[in-house]
Amino acid sequence: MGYAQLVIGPAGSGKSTYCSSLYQHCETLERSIHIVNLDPAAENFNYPVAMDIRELISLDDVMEELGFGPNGGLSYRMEHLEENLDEWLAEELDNYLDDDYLVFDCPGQIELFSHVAMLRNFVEHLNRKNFNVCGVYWLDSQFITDVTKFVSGCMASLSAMVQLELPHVNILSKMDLVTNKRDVENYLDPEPRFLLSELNEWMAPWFKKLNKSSIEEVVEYSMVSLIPLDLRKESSIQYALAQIGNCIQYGEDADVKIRDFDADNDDDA
Ligand SMILES: Nc1nc2c(ncn2[C@@H]2O[C@H](COP(=O)(O)OP(=O)(O)OP(=O)(O)O)[C@@H](O)[C@H]2O)c(=O)[nH]1
Ligand SMILES: [Mg+2]
Repeated sequence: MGYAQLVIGPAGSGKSTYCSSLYQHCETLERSIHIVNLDPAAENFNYPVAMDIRELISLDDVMEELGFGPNGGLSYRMEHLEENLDEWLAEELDNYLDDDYLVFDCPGQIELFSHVAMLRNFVEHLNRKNFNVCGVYWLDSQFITDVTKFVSGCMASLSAMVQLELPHVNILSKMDLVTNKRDVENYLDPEPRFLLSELNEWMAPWFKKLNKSSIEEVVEYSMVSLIPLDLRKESSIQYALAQIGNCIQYGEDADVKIRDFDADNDDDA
């Protein structure tokens, strides 16, 4: 049985930075982890790249030959990958042992996990190869500044979860940039009634019915549970890793239960 994280979420939310911090964290613990680059447009890596999607075809080629811009080129590239996916992945995965832990650093185009079948097929392939996979969805704390942004972030995450049908964890990234804890505290474990009343306050009165069903939807799928992550703190990385571990039955870290979020306390950085 192998283990895998599929690191997904909007562009710039901190996925690749997390991958390199996670790599360093595991290296310190002498724990084996392999980071895979699934972003054809990526150029610089702060982690050793175990597998690299750019081996198949580069984004430059697609843009040049077919006249796509960067975003269209990426979508085309991912669909093209689908055709070669089984062969490439099967070949690459042969290099890994049964209990290896892989982390897939995905591109930030939202279409990839909302309506392109590629990632879903990718996950099915990993499942067939006996990997337990967790979708790790990234939300940038800098954008979760009010209830409307919180709900829209949750909805995007929900759409990824429904599309991928994977155990799912939401990470609130860049906690080091949060100077006022109160700004995000309201959204870490929020009361549905609090969310609804905030939303009703923000929105015009005729949105009340929609607000209610949006919050119900978000709450029903447990989307409201965000894991705050401060990459400066080993304990924060460890906590996120343990939560993800619980989802994929990776037992080793299950005993780390204390959520480490205290913007004022950097002692254990
Ligand atoms: N302060 C701070 N900055 C961060 C953190 N994580 C990422 N950043 C910055 O945010 C920017 C985007 O980070 P990336 O890790 O490249 O984001 P990404 O999600 O991989 O982006 P795409 O690959 O474009 O989808 C970079 O300038 C990072 O330095 C964090 O935890 N704290
Ligand atoms: Mg990236």
